[in-house]
Amino acid sequence: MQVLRRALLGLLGIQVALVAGLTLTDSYRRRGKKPQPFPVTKPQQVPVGEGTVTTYTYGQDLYDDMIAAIDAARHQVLFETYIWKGDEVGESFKAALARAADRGVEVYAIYDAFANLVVPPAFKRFPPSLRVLAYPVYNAGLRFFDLRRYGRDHRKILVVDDDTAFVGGYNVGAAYATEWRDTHCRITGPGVWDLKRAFADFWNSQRGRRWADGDERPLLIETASAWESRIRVHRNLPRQWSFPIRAMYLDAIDRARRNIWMTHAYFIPDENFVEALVAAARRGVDVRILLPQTSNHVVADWLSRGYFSQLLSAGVRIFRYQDAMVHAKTATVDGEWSTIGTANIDRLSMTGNYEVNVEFIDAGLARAMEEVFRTDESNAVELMAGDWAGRGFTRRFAEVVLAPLRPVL
Ligand SMILES: O=P(O)(O)OC[C@H](O)CO
Repeated sequence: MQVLRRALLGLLGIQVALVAGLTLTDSYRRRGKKPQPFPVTKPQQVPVGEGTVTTYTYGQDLYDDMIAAIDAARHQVLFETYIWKGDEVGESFKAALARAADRGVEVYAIYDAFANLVVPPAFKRFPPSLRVLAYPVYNAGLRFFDLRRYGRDHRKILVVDDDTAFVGGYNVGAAYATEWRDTHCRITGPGVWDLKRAFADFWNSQRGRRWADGDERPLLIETASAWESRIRVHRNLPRQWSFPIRAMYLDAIDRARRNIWMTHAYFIPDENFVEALVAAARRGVDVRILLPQTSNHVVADWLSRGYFSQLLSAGVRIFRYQDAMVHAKTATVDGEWSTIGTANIDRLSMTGNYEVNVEFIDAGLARAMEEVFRTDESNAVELMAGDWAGRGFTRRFAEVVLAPLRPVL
C-alpha cells in the first residue's frame, strides 16, 4: 500500500513539474512573436429551410455584423459570452448594447465570471439600462460534491429580435478579431427561436440571483420552439446532467460513409469518441482532424498528442494549423451534416460545461463548411504516421506521464 502511495505521489510530482516546465517554456517561446496572417473564407450565406445560415471565419467580419445587428435591434437583444475582454472590442460591444438600451430595446447580457476574473472590475460595471448576469464563479453553495453545479457558462450566443442569431466559437476580444482563426454562424429564420429559448432558459434558471431592481419576471416564457428539420440546437446542461452534444457527434460519426472533417481547438476525446473515429477510418471513411500546431494551452496540446499514434495507425489524417491559433469547434460529414458550436472535444465541454452546438442537415451548408475546411488545410501541415513514429523518447515520456490528466480537461 505504501509503495503504491509513493508511486502515485511520485507520478503526481512528475506531472506537476512537467506542466510547470511546459508552461514556462511555452511562454518563453511566445515572447515577441508577432501574429501571422492566415487565409480566410469570406462570410458565405446559404439558404437553409425557410431561413439562411452565414458562416464566419474571421473575427472582424463577425464582430462588424454582430454590432450592426445590435444597432438595428428594435425590441430585444440577448447576448451571452464566455470571455468578454475589457479591450477595444469588448468596449465596442458594451457601447452597442448600451446604445440599444438607450433607444428602448430590452437588453440582456450574460458572461462567465470565472472566465473574466482577469478583466478589470471597471469594465464589468454596466449602465443600469442593461440587465446583466455575471454567472458566478462558485455555484454549489454547501453542495460541495454535486458535480452538476460546477459547469462553466461556455456559450457564445447573440440573438437580436426574432430574426437573427449568432452562435459559434468566438469569444469577445481584440485578439480574436484578427489573430485567431475561429468559426461562427449567423442564423435567420425559424432556427433563431431555439437559440432564443436556449438563452432564456439559462437566464430563467438563474432567477433570484440577478436583478438589482427585484424584477422577477421570467424571460420569454412565451417563446416558441421551431420544428425546422434541418437545424437542431443542442444544449449541454450540467445542472440537468444532460449532454446531448457528445451524443450528436457520436451519432454523426457512426453514420458517416464518405468523410468526417473536424476542426477543433482542443482535442482531448474520451475513449468512446476515439473508438468511433477509429472505426469510421477503418471502414474507409475519410477522417480528417484539423488542430492548431500550437494552441494557447500547451498542456492541452500535449494531452492531444497522446492520441495521435492510435488515430494515425487507424488511418485518421491529422492536419496541424500553422502560425495562428485555430479556435473553431466544427465538423462536417458526408456533404450533408455539419455542426458549428461552442463545445470543444474535451471532458470540460462534453460532460462539464454549459454549451450550445447547432446541428445542420443541409447539403448547401456542408459545401460551405467543406470549403472552409479546405482553406484551413491550405495553412496546415499534415502529420505523417512515419514522422510521428520517429519522435524522441522525451516526447513519448511526456505523453505517457500526462495521460492520466485527460479526464480532468
Ligand atoms: O474555452 P474556449 O474554447 O472558448 O477558449 C478560450 C481560450 O482558451 C481562453 O484561454
